[in-house]
Amino acid sequence: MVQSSVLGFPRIGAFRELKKTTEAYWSGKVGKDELFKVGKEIRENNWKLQKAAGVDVIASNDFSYYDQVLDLSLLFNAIPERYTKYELDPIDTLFAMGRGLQRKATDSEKAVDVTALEMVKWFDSNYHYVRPTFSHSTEFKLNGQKPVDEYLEAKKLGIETRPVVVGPVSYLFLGKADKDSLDLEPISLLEKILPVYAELLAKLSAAGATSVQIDEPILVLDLPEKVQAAFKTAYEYLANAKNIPKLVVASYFGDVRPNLASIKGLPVHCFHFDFVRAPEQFDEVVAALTPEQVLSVGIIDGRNIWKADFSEAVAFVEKAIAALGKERVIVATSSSLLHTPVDLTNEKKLDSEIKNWFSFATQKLDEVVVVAKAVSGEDVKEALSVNAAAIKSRKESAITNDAAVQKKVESIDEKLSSRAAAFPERLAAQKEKFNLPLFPTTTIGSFPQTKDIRINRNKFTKGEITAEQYDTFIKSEIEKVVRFQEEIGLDVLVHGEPERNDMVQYFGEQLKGFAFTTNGWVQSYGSRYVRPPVVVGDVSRPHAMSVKESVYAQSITKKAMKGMLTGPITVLRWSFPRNDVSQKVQALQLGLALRDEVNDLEAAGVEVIQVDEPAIREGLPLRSGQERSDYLKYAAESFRIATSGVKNTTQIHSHFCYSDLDPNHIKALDADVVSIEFSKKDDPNYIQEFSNYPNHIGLGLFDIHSPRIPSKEEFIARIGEILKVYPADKFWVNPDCGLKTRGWEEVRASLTNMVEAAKTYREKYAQN
Ligand code: MET
Ligand SMILES: [Zn+2]
Repeated sequence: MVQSSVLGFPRIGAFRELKKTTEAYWSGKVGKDELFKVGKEIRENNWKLQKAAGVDVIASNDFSYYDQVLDLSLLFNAIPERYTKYELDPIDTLFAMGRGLQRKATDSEKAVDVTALEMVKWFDSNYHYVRPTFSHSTEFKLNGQKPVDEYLEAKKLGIETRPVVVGPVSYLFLGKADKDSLDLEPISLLEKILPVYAELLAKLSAAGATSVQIDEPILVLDLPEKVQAAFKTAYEYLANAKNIPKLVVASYFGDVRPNLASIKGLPVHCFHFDFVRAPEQFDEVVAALTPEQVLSVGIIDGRNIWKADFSEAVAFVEKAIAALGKERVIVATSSSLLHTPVDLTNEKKLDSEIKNWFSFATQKLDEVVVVAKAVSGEDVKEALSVNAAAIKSRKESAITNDAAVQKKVESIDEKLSSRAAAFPERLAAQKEKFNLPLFPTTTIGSFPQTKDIRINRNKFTKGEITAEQYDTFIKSEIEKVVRFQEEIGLDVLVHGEPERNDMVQYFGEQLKGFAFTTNGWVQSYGSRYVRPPVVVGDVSRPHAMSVKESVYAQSITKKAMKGMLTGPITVLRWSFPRNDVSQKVQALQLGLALRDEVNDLEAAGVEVIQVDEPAIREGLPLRSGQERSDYLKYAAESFRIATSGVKNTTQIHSHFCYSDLDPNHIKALDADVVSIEFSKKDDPNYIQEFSNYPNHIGLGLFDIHSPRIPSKEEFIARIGEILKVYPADKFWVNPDCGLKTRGWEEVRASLTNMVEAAKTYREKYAQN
């Protein structure tokens, strides 16, 4: 019998139970007992669910109250001194590292004030992990035994599990040196950390675990030589350690071939690779296995919500069996199912035709099991034929196929993606038209999404107020925002985006080709979950999406008003994309749909238009090479398709955030003005890189994630710093990102100081 295996299951609960309890714990409404009780319930439910589905290899230690990488930092005692000094309970230390902690002193507790560790994207997913942060004083040791406890917890239920931990090479490589130890190279800590891994593995073995899944996802990245060499050191050490379980080294989200030489022949029992993402690596990885090694074939997609095509999956696994024999093959999910929503059966509003194409984490359990049974020769005819019908229905559906859109994509040519004139000529035309001062001030789009706004939106969705009433409300919000901006003297205004629930969902809901879930939550970080829309078919724009609000906003002011749209790559990246059509084609379709919107805005008199692309960096393929350059090309092309149909006098803006942006990646977008998140970037070399950027840039001047209000003097100092390397005549003044999560008080104070600082520089430069 070929075994089935699941690399990890979502830990948020089917109805976001973990979020509710964790946030209640943070606000002091429930205690640790309640938090731990809910955590335990979720873990037990997940194991029982998998057991009932017939999964053979079930993961434990895939649960986390915040982040699995952060759990390891706590477990291995990689805790910077600024957190240990408060002597908090382990769970509170964990949360303090994950999200910072500010607490006044009470009779029983000391005051605490500590910021969070850095949080970064987990490979190319929208999950964020907390970066391990090491210093010369880091002393690894086992600090608790979470993986052992959770293994035993499952065992008590009669469920045998395979504990999972991030492996030593990935754990170190994904970390960084702390401020006080900048010369420290994390990978140099390998020898120090290996004994602690060995100790943990021995404990797991003593508890009864026969095998352990060690994740080494960095195998899909471009790795420095030192890091490549670390695999041999690490796994030979662990294999020689006493009393350790069998090791299953797992990698996912890409192709491991460029690093294959570093893992070939390692003394481990099994390798897991992702054949959904990179089926082309099959022959080479099979050839690299030793005669005893087992291959875990990741064939059920852990990153998307589409039903697997059983006939294809079965054929693929059979190929592996033909090469290795049944005993050496495991059928598995491509990665942990953490990146998929929990259970499709909770979707009550989804169109039944579309619902029949989807598979969430719970459904994927059955998929792994069916494929394993099919290749073992068990009778699963019924399941295979039901699946074949669903796959066929999707392929042939009128929802997925729109001949007119497909034809439009085919006829895209150079002309459709270039502006009428080059930037210098446009700049001259726009100067004359808008007559903006030096250091023009603007914001990124959203203003505070107040409780009042959410209440009214809810009432409207529920039908408690009419469309007309809601419209009047939105107009009054827009007017408030416009008057405010005029009052404090901003130059290019925005309407504030009060009508938008979310910058992707709002457009997705109006475009043809999208579907929405009501409960399809996926963890993004900590207690923040997102509910990505799904691209189900060819995308087009049946009607204008943002024109009404922007036109109204422009009609009540003489100043320039920015129309505000979300760009093709961002809509695509923050949705579940189709897997039957390339992402390039989906991006181009979105570009075409947005082009209609941009042109309509211009025709209606909105002559500054911003198309946001904050996700452009995260979409970048993990490795350099052809795939990356292709991506950058179509990302730019789809943006230009959206924005190049306008007159030279119309000013196109774009915006980027949440990333270390490389200016070279955005040149080809040819936007007239871009604004980027920048307030935490201190490296003068990095600023310098932007001064070579040909068009105009607003380098974000304050952090919108923090309630802190920078003073006018701070703004002046920061602008002065940047002006040392960045030319004044290209300099726009703006915050890092939209202001929707902030309160009005802070927004008023921060923006006022920002505008005053810009005026100071204007006067200074006028005198010169
Ligand atoms: C994550 S980027 C956000 C851009 C959007 N226009 C806003 O201001 O909220
Ligand atoms: Zn932003």
